[in-house]
Amino acid sequence: MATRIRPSNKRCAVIGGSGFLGRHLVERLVDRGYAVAVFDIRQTYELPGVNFYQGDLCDKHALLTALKDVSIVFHCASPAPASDDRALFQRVNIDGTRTVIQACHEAGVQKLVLTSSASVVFEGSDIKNAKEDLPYAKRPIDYYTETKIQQEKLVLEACSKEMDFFTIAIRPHGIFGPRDPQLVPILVDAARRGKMKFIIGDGSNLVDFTYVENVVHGHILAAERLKADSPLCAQAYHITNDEPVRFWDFMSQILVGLGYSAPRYHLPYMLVYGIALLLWLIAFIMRPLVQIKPTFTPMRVALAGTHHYYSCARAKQDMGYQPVVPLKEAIARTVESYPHLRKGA
Ligand SMILES: NC(=O)C1=CN([C@@H]2O[C@H](COP(=O)(O)OP(=O)(O)OC[C@H]3O[C@@H](n4cnc5c(N)ncnc54)[C@H](O)[C@@H]3O)[C@@H](O)[C@H]2O)C=CC1
Ligand SMILES: CC(C)=CCC[C@@H](C)[C@H]1CC[C@H]2C3=C(CC[C@]12C)[C@@]1(C)CCC(=O)C[C@@H]1CC3
Repeated sequence: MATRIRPSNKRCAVIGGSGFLGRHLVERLVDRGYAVAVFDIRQTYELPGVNFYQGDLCDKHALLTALKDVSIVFHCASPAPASDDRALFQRVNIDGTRTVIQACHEAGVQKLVLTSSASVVFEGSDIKNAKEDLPYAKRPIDYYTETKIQQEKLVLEACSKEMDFFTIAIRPHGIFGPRDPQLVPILVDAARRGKMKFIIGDGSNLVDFTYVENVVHGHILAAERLKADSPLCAQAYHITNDEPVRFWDFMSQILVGLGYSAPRYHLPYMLVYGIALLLWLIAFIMRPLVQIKPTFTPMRVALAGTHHYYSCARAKQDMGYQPVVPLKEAIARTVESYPHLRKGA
């Protein structure tokens, strides 16, 4: 019988490695001595020790070129959550993830680490210190969440001892840090347009914001501890900063750090949610004629006005996870990294 030659376990691929999280992950993997292949539809940087493969993850042949001799695949590609292109989410997050799994099998990959999201259980109402056994959202709040649920199921169901193929899903929440194109830029844009004067609700809602290096640490621990018969196989893990913070305190700290005023005036949650719903409806009806992108979407209002924080006890127990950068330090580093977004810059 021919012996199957296993790829070196220091060779990995990061699908979505040109993105915010992906690039931080790639940098850390290189520091730890991994040879890294980045697979992405775009190339945003160059780094010694990293090979770039530009392509769509729905294209198995393109993927197979990048997965040659790779033993670990990190899958952190996704369309932007704010998109409302249902077909794109279906194609990339569901059909594309099936293609990734198929390519892993054909290339002899041993481990697949999926970046899922804690939002897979979020339906727009309060979530307090939830464990991973909370059921998936029955009425997902948008196409992004709907397809992240299907994606996570596909990856966890693909775990197979017989095939020597092990899978795990990491569920981060509210990732922030240097180079994030979403959180800080959206916040500053809202502040510059005078829209950050108001607090939605009483301002006491607790939320997890997770520093990108902690999310990276969770991914690498997962990959290194995942093996046959380990409790990690086919499981999902919340990875957070383990320091839930008031949503509006967090926003205020970022804003004040960048020289803007903190929001002060309170608006009732149901009123703002109702307005957001109405705006969304108008935008939907007008879509054939004009593209309107409201700042206040129902999803954003729900995220800004409810509790949503998660227990990471399972990750601590099964993989020895502890956040490596505390929240205060993480906020300081983030603020420092956006000099061009400071007031007056
Ligand atoms: N940013 C956050 O707060 C959170 C993010 N996540 C998940 O983390 C992952 C990474 O998110 P970010 O780094 O924030 O997003 P990002 O948008 O910065 O990175 C995603 C990358 O995927 C690539 N990509 C998209 N479609 C592709 C395709 N068809 N083929 C190949 N590459 C493709 C993009 O070009 C991009 O570089 C995503 O899976 C997201 O769902 C989960 C929870 C929170
Ligand atoms: C914890 C978690 C999942 C965070 C996600 C981050 C974004 C969804 C937020 C980043 C900036 C936020 C923001 C708002 C909602 C949530 C964000 C988009 C508002 C639109 C909420 C209503 C306002 O008053 C303006 C805010 C601008 C910033």
